[in-house]
Amino acid sequence: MMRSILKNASRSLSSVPRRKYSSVLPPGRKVVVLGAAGGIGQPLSLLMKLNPLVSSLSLYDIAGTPGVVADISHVSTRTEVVGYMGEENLGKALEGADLVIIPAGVPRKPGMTRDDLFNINAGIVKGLCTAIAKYCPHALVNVISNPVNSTVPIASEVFKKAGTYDERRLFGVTTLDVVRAKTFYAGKTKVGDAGISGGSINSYKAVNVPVVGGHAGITILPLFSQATPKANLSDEEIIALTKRTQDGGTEVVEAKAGKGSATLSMAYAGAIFADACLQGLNGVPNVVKCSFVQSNITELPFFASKVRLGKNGVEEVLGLGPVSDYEKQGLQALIPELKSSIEKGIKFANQS
Ligand SMILES: NC(=O)C1=CN([C@@H]2O[C@H](COP(=O)(O)OP(=O)(O)OC[C@H]3O[C@@H](n4cnc5c(N)ncnc54)[C@H](O)[C@@H]3O)[C@@H](O)[C@H]2O)C=CC1
Ligand SMILES: O=C([O-])CC(=O)C(=O)O
Repeated sequence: MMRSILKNASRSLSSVPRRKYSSVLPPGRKVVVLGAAGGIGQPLSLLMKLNPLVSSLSLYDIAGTPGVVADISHVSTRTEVVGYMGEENLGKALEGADLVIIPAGVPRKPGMTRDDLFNINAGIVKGLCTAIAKYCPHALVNVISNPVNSTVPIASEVFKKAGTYDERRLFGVTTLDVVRAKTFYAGKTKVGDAGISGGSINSYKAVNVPVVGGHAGITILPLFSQATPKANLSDEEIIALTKRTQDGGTEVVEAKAGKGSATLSMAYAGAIFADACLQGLNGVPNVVKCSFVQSNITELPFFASKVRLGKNGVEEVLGLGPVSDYEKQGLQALIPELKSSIEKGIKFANQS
């Protein structure tokens, strides 16, 4: 019932004669957003509606989906939008998915760490991944829900138990760390387009800063020594930029003063990463993004680093490259915390 009501909201769009365009457009992809009515879910869903690689957008939440679908479905792009609400409709939301994005879960309030979200979000991610294993076991999965350092290992264990795990298809979304590092670096150094006011949706396209490790506090390690275009920064400036990147989430949480965490910049970052995954699926060569994935470039089973994306997800996990002494220290310091967050996730998935 809910499905048909929501489907009506987008019927005018679904009648777009897609066959007419099929010879010029890349293959249509089904993207599912789980937690679509939330602070991240809404703007992220809008951005996916604008993505020409997405032909079908399936929006799922435990509450509030109809309004979001009615609203987004009026945006004049070819993407068909269908909404689903309630656990009993989760399977229908997921069937046939090429890419599932998970921003479902509670956000931080001031004074909390991302790990403080574990008790609630671990169970949410576990439940959603159990459904993914059942209804779309071959989809790429982008995990946004925090603590990413634990929720990605949880997802991997759920998929292993279900017999569907393919390490190439599971990603922790760390793109916001890269977006922040780029913004802060470009702002400080005036490299790239930074000196130009305003700008296009990707003004800092020419600027790149790899961010490795994980997605919480000191586990977020921006490699400013590899930043391009090169700029001369003092040690103190690099330390300050590193700290600001690591504390970027907290900066937003504090500014929102109890009303949640980053949603708009996260939607932007999530849309960039999802687009890269879709480009990879479509066979676009040399799509490289940082992501928290299964990895053997350090002693840890999961680690964020540059990853080459392809038709099956991760095609290659790229090494760290040359790092400065300061970054080496950062790497050593982050290993114990990241290790324990990964182990916590694995233990939770196997216990409960
Ligand atoms: N990876 C990253 O860089 C970032 C991650 N986050 C994380 O993203 C998550 C979501 O943040 P917000 O959107 O601000 O929170 P929010 O509370 O505004 O939205 C969360 C949505 O998830 C839904 N939800 C809860 N349980 C669900 C379930 N079982 N199935 C489907 N939907 C469910 C809620 O109904 C709500 O609409 C948080 O855990 C936050 O910490 C936030 C920013 C950056
Ligand atoms: O800080 C938070 O809780 C949300 C988050 O992960 C980020 O903004 O990087």
